[in-house]
Amino acid sequence: MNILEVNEVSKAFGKQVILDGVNFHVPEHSVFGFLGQNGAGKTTTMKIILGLLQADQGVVMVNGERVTYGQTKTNRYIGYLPDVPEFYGYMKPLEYLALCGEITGMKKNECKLRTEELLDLVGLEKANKKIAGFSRGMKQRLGIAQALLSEPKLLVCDEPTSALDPIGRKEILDILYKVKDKTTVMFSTHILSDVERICDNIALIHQGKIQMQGDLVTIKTNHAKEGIEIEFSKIEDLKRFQKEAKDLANVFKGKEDSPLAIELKASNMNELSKVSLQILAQNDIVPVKFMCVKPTLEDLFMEIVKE
Ligand SMILES: Nc1ncnc2c1ncn2[C@@H]1O[C@H](COP(=O)(O)OP(=O)(O)OP(=O)(O)O)[C@@H](O)[C@H]1O
Repeated sequence: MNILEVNEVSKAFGKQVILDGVNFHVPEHSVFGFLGQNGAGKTTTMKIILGLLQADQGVVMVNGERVTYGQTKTNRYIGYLPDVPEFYGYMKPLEYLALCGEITGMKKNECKLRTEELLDLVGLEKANKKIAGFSRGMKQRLGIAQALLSEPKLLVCDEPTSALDPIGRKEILDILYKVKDKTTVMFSTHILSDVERICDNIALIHQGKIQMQGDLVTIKTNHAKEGIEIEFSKIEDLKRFQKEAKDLANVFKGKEDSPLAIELKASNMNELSKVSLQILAQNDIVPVKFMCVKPTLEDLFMEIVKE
């Protein structure tokens, strides 16, 4: 079942069309990566899902119920972590979560148990100090705990890792991956390696439309071309190979970080490898490296956004 369905949603601010018939769905108990460049419309989409912004057109369903702008009924299924979560800095995490529980009408005992369990989950069980002194990563982790307090069916996180260093990012990604047994996670990002690390499913928004969506493995298999990286020992070898192989591959680029290496891409990998090896042998070229390269999400993303 899909916990979230976004159907033909459009939104313009004045004359600027941000979402133009956006369609995607999020299967239950998955980690869903919502990808797009800065300004692509990720936050706008999330606000529409939360009923905080009115779409010009389209329908959003959360757990089978239609989202209505200005009403919070469907938000009982959602926990939300905004891009910059705000807290009362003078409180300690336990106090803060207890307050959140009280506001949402949780019973004291239930709230205490749940709070302790969640602080443990996000690794803040020993952080018995005021939130004002927390690092950004700790604040994000507390934000996740807060969003999970009411045991939502869907956890929506807006760029949860963007402002963090690699360690902070890994901690957040580990938590998001861990909670998918109990909830479904949707997070927006433009950091593709984060998506490759934990997402089962993705949607990529670009120029107001979803340009690709589905499960990550299938997307990579269907869309991206594999390739070969060859590194030469001298520039003459590289030039001779390039001359001989110019009709062989349909993408053929130098590598920025190593000037004696090139990457070849073609849809038929077997043919590409065979002919490349033949050219090397016939020209007496012994490469330093000959390696098959698997497509990354970044390759795919770049192919789509450069169009
Ligand atoms: N209330 C608003 N009024 C006018 N324009 C807006 C409003 N909210 C967002 N926009 C514009 O809509 C576009 C999409 O913004 P949005 O915040 O949804 O992008 P995003 O994908 O979340 O980007 P980022 O990664 O930078 O957060 C941007 O050009 C932004 O300036």
